[in-house]
Amino acid sequence: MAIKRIMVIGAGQMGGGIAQVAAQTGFEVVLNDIDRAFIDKRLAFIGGLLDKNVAKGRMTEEDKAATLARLIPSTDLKDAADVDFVVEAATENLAVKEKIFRILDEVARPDVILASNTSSLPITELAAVTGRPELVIGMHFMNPVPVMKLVEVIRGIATSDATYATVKELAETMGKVPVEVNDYPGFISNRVLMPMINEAIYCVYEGVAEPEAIDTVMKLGMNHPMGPLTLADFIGLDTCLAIMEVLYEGFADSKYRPCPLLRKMVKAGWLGRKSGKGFFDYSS
Ligand SMILES: CC(=O)CC(=O)SCCNC(=O)CCNC(=O)[C@H](O)C(C)(C)COP(=O)(O)OP(=O)(O)OC[C@H]1O[C@@H](n2cnc3c(N)ncnc32)[C@H](O)[C@@H]1OP(=O)(O)O
Ligand SMILES: NC(=O)C1=CN([C@@H]2O[C@H](COP(=O)(O)OP(=O)(O)OC[C@H]3O[C@@H](n4cnc5c(N)ncnc54)[C@H](O)[C@@H]3O)[C@@H](O)[C@H]2O)C=CC1
Repeated sequence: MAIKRIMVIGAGQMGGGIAQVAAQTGFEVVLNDIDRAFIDKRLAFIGGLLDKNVAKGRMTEEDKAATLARLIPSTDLKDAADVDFVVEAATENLAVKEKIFRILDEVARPDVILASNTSSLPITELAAVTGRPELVIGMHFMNPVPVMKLVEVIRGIATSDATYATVKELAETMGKVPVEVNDYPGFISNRVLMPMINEAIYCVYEGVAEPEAIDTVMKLGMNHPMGPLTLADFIGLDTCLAIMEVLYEGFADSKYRPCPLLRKMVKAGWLGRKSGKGFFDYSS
């Protein structure tokens, strides 16, 4: 079955990026969130990025208008009845995602693949709440989606070869490079990245150095494009904590314990760039 119409669930930074890239590569995109205001805000942000592409001569005004016209807002998961593929990018919370997958399983056509952009939650568990586990898979884009080439394609225990092949091809059509990964906590990307970020937070917690100094060491010393604390703010501290919890519980190993400072900041609502405050200040 040819994929023409894709539903993206969650119009946050990741869902917005996935929707933008899918629309730019010719797919019709139903962009779903719980509140129309979140979708409108994201569409305005996407419009701004496309304006920049036009100004830089990478895209014509016509292409921009056609891309925006392919983005269809939705606040009802029942709109999944009318799509060929779903990728869920809602908040990193197993209960939230399980609820969405149960509804999607009832509403979407029985042949439709249900993918999740989860950073770390078990694909196998999401698949198990549906009656189509062979059609459930991880499609993990990196942030910011329009810039980053990688997509981790995560096979749950029951994911079929045909589902894997379809998602690999879809990622390539969207201009990305897919990498095949089996379903274990944090997959590859966040199993390797997040303990480094957590360790940088421990360096702040233990007074080893100021956040600026820690980031400077990693940027100038290791050529990372962003220091780990700037990157944590960029990802979202709530998402970083959720990923550390999955690693900690999933491996039952104390080496993955989330730093208490990370917990404290999330409890305070200091979520990084998206809330205006994290390790650095973004209020101005
Ligand atoms: C948590 C997970 O599950 C997995 C993850 O995603 S982990 C996070 C992975 N991502 C990273 O590690 C990102 C590391 N940082 C970087 O690569 C770079 O700092 C960056 C690409 C984000 C910004 O690059 P920069 O050179 O410092 O800044 P800047 O020149 O402003 O931006 C470069 C380009 O990125 C684009 N960009 C930056 N932020 C963007 C955003 N939020 N959305 C879309 N595009 C964005 C800019 O528009 C710019 O595009 P053009 O070249 O077309 O103008
Ligand atoms: N932030 C990052 O760098 C990355 C995040 N991810 C994953 O992508 C997913 C989304 O993350 P972000 O976009 O960063 O979060 P975000 O906080 O920017 O956006 C999440 C969006 O999901 C919406 N949402 C929550 N419950 C919903 C529901 N029941 N139905 C529809 N929409 C719902 C929220 O209203 C919000 O707009 C998470 O699973 C996260 O782990 C994956 C790669 C990178």
